[in-house]
Amino acid sequence: MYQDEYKRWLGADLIDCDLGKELRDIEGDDDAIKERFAAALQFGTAGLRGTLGAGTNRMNIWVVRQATQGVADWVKGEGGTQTVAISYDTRLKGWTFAKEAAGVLAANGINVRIYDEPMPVPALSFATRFYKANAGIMVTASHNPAKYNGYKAYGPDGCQMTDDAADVVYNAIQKTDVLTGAKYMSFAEGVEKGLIKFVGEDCKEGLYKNIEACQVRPGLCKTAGLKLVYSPLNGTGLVPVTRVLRDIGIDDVTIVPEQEYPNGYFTTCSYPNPEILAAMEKGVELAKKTDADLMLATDPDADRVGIAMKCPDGSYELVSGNEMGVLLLDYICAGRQEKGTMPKNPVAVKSIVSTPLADAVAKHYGVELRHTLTGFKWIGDQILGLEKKGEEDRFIFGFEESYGYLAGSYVRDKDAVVASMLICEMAAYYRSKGSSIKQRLEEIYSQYGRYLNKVDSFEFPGLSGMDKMKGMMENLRKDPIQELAGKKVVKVIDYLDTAATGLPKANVLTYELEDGSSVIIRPSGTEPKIKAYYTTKGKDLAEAQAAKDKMAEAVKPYLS
Ligand SMILES: O=P([O-])(O)O[C@H]1O[C@H](COP(=O)(O)O)[C@@H](O)[C@H](O)[C@H]1O
Ligand SMILES: [Mg+2]
Repeated sequence: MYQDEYKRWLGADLIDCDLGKELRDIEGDDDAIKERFAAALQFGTAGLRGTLGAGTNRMNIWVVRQATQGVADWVKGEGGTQTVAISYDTRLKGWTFAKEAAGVLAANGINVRIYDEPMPVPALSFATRFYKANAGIMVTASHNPAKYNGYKAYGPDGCQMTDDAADVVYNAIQKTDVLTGAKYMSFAEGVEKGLIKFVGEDCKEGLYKNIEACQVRPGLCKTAGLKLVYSPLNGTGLVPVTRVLRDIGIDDVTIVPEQEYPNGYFTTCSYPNPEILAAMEKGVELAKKTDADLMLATDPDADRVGIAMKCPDGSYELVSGNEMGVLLLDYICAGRQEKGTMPKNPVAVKSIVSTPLADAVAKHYGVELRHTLTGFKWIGDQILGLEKKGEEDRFIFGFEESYGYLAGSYVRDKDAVVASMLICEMAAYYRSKGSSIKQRLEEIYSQYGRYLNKVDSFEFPGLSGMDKMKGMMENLRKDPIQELAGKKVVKVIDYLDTAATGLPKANVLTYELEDGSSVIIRPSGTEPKIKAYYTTKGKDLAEAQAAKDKMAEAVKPYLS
């Protein structure tokens, strides 16, 4: 079968000359052909994501056209404005794929609003809502290495499609032949016919206005004298982040020069993920040199932000996504209570794999903290639930451990622009009080307990890797773990059991141990990895770390 499909592609006019060459180069190499043609890319945690290349299991113009025909078929049944918003980041083929998607939509008679420059996830979510579009498309593979690209699909609320809508689109995609099934019109023809239009200044400015309205203590940064280093990691953060920081009065921003402008090869940060130390290194170096208070880095589609903070002893320390989630939740709650801007019955949302320390903090401030599956779309979906009742203002904050945050309802995906703004405001606030982010974090730990959250991931590339990970999850279910590192497992939660969890089905297992620690195991939906999320507690960091290390040792054999 996969050989037949390979031959069909080999004989087709693939337009993109890289694809034809790749196919000719792998002639006779069964493994290479199988990897590319034995499967089709699946809609995972965040839409389609795969390596660039030829085949149904790769990201290329044909898979993008096919996916977009699926979106178009869905949109045509929806009525409304018959519009789709499109954005793209700075990755290789980003603009090419975005133009291809626009061409397919236009050929289907659907209106397109596309950005005239690479813009981040929150900008796409905002444009989808602004133009009352039926759907949105963001061409990105987020923080993955340069060889990847991807396709995030959004519904009319500006939230990535959750399972039901994604299934309908996915079925439509499968009905479309990848090489011949999509209608197509050139981008130029679409523009000429008035079907393809660029996103207007009113929409771009609207996003900034909404983000800046999320300041907890407006005006505070103007006098704070905060010194920053910022890296967009060669992605889309540069324009919006520097614009918003300037608007709120932060002038002293040094940009990491090698990572300032768009470069899809990510030459100085091969894995442009602020979760990874290597991606932060250049920024930290520069922060030390310039004696900055804070170093921030956003990922290529600017929906994740990581920071390094200056500690009282002058060293720089990275802050994890869980820690930042808790710090921001604490800052927003305390600040809004003080300012009298806290809504009635406030709601915050986090994913099940994010730290339970947030539960303690939310309780302290009387905030309802909801738990969702992994994937920011589930947090966006909670806001939609509130919006349907006219209560979206109750939403004050959402976060997940993978460096994703949102503090308003103007978009429905994580927003590293608003998060960067609030992190700076928070740093300015603590500085004005003679304190620091580091000191506040220590206060939080001494008030609620020394939690430690760590994620280990194990990579299993290719189709064989997928099978391996599937087998591991099956074994864990067949033969449940009874104890880990000498601690009894007191509760297992299987997220396939929707009745037990009250959440949609997901391939996730949680183990709670007798000492209150826990580990959650799940395959990633965006990368060929299986992930283990640990939560331990101790009287200090060393004790919590030792407990984590022991547990991780015990878990390892199940994930290899
Ligand atoms: O990659 P991004 O920044 O778009 O982020 C996406 O992937 C992350 C990791 O997911 P997984 O553990 O399944 O790989 C999710 O936490 C996030 O909600 C999702 O939007
Ligand atoms: Mg991202």
